[in-house]
Amino acid sequence: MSKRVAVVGTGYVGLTTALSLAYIGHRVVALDLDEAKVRALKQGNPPFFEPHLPEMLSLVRDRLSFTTRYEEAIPGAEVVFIAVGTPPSPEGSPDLTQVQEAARGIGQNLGEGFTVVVNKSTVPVGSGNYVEALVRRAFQEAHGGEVDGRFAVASNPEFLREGQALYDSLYPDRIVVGAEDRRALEVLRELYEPILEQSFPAPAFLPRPERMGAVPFLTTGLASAELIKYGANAFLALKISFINELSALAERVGADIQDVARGIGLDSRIGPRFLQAGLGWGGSCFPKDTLALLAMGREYGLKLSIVEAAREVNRRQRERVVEKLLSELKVLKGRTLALLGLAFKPHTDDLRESPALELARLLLDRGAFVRAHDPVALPRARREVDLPLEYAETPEDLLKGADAVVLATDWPEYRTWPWGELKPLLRTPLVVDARNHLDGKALARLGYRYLGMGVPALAPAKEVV
Ligand SMILES: NC(=O)C1=CN([C@@H]2O[C@H](COP(=O)(O)OP(=O)(O)OC[C@H]3O[C@@H](n4cnc5c(N)ncnc54)[C@H](O)[C@@H]3O)[C@@H](O)[C@H]2O)C=CC1
Ligand SMILES: O=C(O)[C@H]1O[C@H](OP(=O)(O)OP(=O)(O)OC[C@H]2O[C@@H](n3ccc(=O)[nH]c3=O)[C@H](O)[C@@H]2O)[C@H](O)[C@@H](O)[C@@H]1O
Repeated sequence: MSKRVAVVGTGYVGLTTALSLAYIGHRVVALDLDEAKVRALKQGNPPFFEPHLPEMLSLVRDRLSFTTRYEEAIPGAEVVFIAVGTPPSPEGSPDLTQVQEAARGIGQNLGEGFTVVVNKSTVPVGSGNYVEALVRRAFQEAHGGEVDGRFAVASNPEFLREGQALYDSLYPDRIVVGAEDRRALEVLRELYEPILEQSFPAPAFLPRPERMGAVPFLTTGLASAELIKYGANAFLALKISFINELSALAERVGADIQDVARGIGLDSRIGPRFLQAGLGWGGSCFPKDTLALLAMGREYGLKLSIVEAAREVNRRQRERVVEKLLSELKVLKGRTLALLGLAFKPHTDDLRESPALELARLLLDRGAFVRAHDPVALPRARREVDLPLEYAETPEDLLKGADAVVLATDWPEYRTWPWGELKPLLRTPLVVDARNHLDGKALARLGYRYLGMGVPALAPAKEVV
């Protein structure tokens, strides 16, 4: 049954949610205070790079509209999603200013019918209650009367990955909804029904994964849903940190961490995913959410040691790359280093807390010149990054005269660069592959010295097999 939905915030999460819900048949109004963003979206232009957004925008044109005004989006909506940003504050807990503003805008404009206000932003435990109070107060200030029974708050954490946002939204592993109000749970179950049952026709550009069954719908109390989000992100982050810590040992003992990860991951209790050793994790969520979890622990007098350790190992990964370069080149001052990738992961132009940028900063601090390439993030880097980087649009411009190549983001296209033809451009044919992404043996056969993370270093040699 088609519902009227409003989504507050049109960033990665808000826009993806709005598009997916419109795609499965709901009528959606997406609201953002950023006028330029809304103007672009109205013309079918997404404000950031994410696969398939333009196609999806044009598919759902009839069911999705955009506005900058709460009074246009909220009164008619049965379900209102809050999907605004929750950036870290200096003390580590998320800054909830955007959530407060959204809750106020919603409260002031609540419609006549029953509205479910859904927290999709990642917010600390207790935020559901907080949003409830803010909506209630805003309603009373604006209208005077009692608001009881007019709305209920639910928590519906989002698990999408950037670079695969629409895919994850249409084909999720699970949908989690926390609420204390039974009606709210029922409304959200109905809203998500086509996704839970996978009863919608898959878009041609995003085929349904093979063996996709019904999607589990987990209903919990508010606090549990809020903690599930932080628990999931922290667990994924510490899984990566664990393999990264082991990769340092693998290097010392002469093991290959890729084989080790494969051997560990084949245990179905562990699983193979998120065991890719490398430069460590970044992005707008793992760093922020692990920090928030630590802050939450502190608030309740608990030290979350594993989460702390995961962050420390992650920080060390960037330094390990600098140490590798130092041990090969001896001096970094004045060297030109060619950095492959700037985004925090492939298939996105998101630069927030990018490991590539953190590495670049360490190298610049050592007096190196850093010249960077990224298949999609260069325009955004030119606007947003305030580091003295040089930017290169082509492989040739990137590598000319460089003392080493450092791969920081595992974009698939880097594997297919003509490394043989490019080699003469380099001053030193040295590759430090901080994501274990390139074919090291092929590079060594081409005459490169190859270093990865937790894998044996390869000398240039024709006979490498
Ligand atoms: N980016 C991701 O992959 C994921 C993010 N999350 C969480 O979802 C939330 C949103 O994240 P992103 O989409 O990345 O954020 P974002 O920063 O890309 O987007 C937030 C949007 O909200 C708008 N906004 C701010 N205040 C507003 C207001 N009062 N009214 C209307 N619009 C307003 C901003 O203009 C911006 O367009 C965060 O809590 C984040 O932790 C959760 C899962 C995945
Ligand atoms: O809360 C969020 O925002 C999201 O955070 C992550 O998604 P995302 O940050 O988009 O990207 P991931 O694919 O998880 O990668 C995060 C970082 O870990 C790194 N990574 C990932 C996997 C791996 O094996 N090794 C590794 O170093 C990536 O390069 C990247 O820097 C989670 O995977 C999502 O489920 C969650 O919704």
